[in-house]
Amino acid sequence: MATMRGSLRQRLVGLASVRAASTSSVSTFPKRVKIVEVGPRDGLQNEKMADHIEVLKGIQKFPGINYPVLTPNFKGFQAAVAAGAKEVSIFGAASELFTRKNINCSIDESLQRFDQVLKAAQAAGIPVRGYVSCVLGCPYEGKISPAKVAEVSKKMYSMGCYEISLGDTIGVGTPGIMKDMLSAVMHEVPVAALAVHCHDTYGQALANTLMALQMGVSVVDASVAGLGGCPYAQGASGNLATEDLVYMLEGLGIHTGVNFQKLLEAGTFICQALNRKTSSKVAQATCKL
Ligand SMILES: CC(C)(COP(=O)([O-])OP(=O)([O-])OC[C@H]1O[C@@H](n2cnc3c(N)ncnc32)[C@H](O)[C@@H]1OP(=O)([O-])[O-])[C@@H](O)C(=O)NCCC(=O)NCCSC(=O)C[C@@](C)(O)CC(=O)[O-]
Repeated sequence: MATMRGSLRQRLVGLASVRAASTSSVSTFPKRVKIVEVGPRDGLQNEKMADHIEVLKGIQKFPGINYPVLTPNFKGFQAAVAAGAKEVSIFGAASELFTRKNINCSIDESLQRFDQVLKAAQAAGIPVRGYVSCVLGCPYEGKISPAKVAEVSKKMYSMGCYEISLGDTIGVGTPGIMKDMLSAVMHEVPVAALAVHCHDTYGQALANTLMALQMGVSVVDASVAGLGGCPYAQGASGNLATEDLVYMLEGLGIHTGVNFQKLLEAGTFICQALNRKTSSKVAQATCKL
């Protein structure tokens, strides 16, 4: 990746702040948005990587940072806890065929497995986040009904997940579909417990996220440099780039607490390490300035 020039980057961030000042008074968006950085997990899961045990033992941990581990079943949960995980995530889907390909069981069976994980996690005081994949479309079933997404989300929330992250796994959704899906889910799960997780395959991730924010969602998953993709969803590209999300949020006057400069540096670092070009439009634009 080309070298980025600091002063120009600052101008770019400054530009977003100026826009923030002019739009905040008319905004109907949440005042604060929590960004869940999925780069180290979703972003790197297609890379040749060590299992979570080696990863958890190998990384330097900082206070106040969560390092959640995906656990598809009780065996995975036990292994994660033994390796020192303080938070785990279960991952279901609103599509039968995707569930079968991804975790080799039906939706009903997956929910039974998750229930076992939730019970053990509650007993151990470990918070559990729930992912629901294919909420706006499935690589195997095509359209997914909002009612199905609402049903699966409700079950996972009722089991005790503190938050449900709704994944457009293959990035096929558009804002209208996002609106219909969220309207259905918000009847069953409080909006404060919902997050969105958009992949950018069709270039709709930022637009879909904006729709979710307008509907009151205030937790958004994103991946630095737009890395990511699901190995069981052919053609799925990376996640919404964190740089693009932060730039948009700052422009809307929404507080994130993210240091934009350091975020750009993290994107540069990982792209160099992977020998990859960033998928973040903001990072690309900053490099050219
Ligand atoms: C769920 C399984 C394990 C079922 O796999 P399975 O083959 O049905 O498992 P099984 O219960 O029949 O057991 C087969 C063997 O696997 C072992 N096993 C069983 N469980 C585990 C475990 N947890 N860890 C390690 N080993 C395990 C088990 O002990 C046994 O070993 P053996 O006796 O033959 O030596 C498999 O299908 C699997 O690993 N799936 C995960 C796939 C995956 O990682 N997908 C990508 C995640 S990202 C995602 O889903 C989307 C998301 C979250 O990013 C959001 C979005 O974008 O939408």
